[in-house]
Amino acid sequence: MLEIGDKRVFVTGGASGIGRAIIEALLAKGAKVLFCDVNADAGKGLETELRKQYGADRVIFAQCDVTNAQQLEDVFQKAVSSFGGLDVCVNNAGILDERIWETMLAINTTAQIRGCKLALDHMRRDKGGRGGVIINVASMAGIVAAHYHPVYTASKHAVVGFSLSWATHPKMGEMGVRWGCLCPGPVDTKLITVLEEGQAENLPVYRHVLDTNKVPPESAAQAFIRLLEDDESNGGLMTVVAGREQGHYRKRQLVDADGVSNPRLADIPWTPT
Ligand SMILES: NC(=O)c1ccc[n+]([C@@H]2O[C@H](COP(=O)([O-])OP(=O)(O)OC[C@H]3O[C@@H](n4cnc5c(N)ncnc54)[C@H](O)[C@@H]3O)[C@@H](O)[C@H]2O)c1
Ligand SMILES: CC/C=C\C[C@H](O)/C=C/C=C\C=C\C=C\[C@@H](O)[C@@H](O)C/C=C\CCC(=O)O
Repeated sequence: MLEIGDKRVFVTGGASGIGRAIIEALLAKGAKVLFCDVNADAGKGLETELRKQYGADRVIFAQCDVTNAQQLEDVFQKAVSSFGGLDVCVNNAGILDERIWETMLAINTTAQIRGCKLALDHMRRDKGGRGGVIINVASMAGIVAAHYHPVYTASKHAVVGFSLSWATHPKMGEMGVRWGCLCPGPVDTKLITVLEEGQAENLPVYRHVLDTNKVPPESAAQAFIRLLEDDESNGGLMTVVAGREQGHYRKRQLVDADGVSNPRLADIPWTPT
């Protein structure tokens, strides 16, 4: 099991919702976290609150719009220089608004991939790094079809495909970098509130999904911790839905005889409780 206590973590979109819950769960386990967000007021406020509880040396906020490549690289490097390196990268920032679908792709897909590339370059052992873990906050919409938000679904499928492709790279053992995706169904956060307020034309179908399935962000965070701590998982897709708040692996890993190279990912079917 991976020991979180001494880990140095970078989280995007951490000022609210699932990102915030993940940061709090990481801090409670002893990690150091630099988080970024486009919302400076919320980020600064959270930094102040968390520093009182965990100490100024363990929590740093930096404002960043993840769609700005230079800003994202700058905050990533700030995390590296502040902590002397990074062990875990969590690409979490995301939105759900089909009306601004190009922006949604830029945040949910392009920026998450850019975050992965920065982390991989920093962590890979075959290029002088010390290894690490990259976890992308995708969605159930990265695994299943969801006709009520097709671009969001595409944005999340892309992240899942990218992550699994790297996880199954034949040289992943040499690189020493482990990959995972957190794939929640509906979670009770601002993302859903905004959806309800701003996209009324789609409400009947959303209403059904939201009313039947919502879980609290703390459940998503606990499932995230399970995925992070499970150092035998590479390419893990961890779902979180009502009735399975503790998380459920859709894929984990079958490891070949030599350990990590050429891993085959196994589908783990959903069995209703
Ligand atoms: N809430 C859900 O039902 C749900 C379900 C599955 C997956 N997700 C995913 O979880 C992630 C977090 O979403 P959430 O539900 O916590 O929503 P949220 O709105 O509470 O949090 C998202 C955070 O990302 C930040 N953000 C948005 N655009 C940004 C940008 N350009 N640069 C930097 N930060 C930016 C926001 O300011 C916010 O703090 C997203 O990737 C989302 O797709 C959410
Ligand atoms: C309406 C949009 C709300 C939230 C955004 C979220 O990112 C998108 C989620 C998209 C689809 C969610 C589907 C959820 C389905 C579950 O209620 C359930 O039907 C799935 C059952 C089992 C899956 C669990 C598993 O395979 O591990």
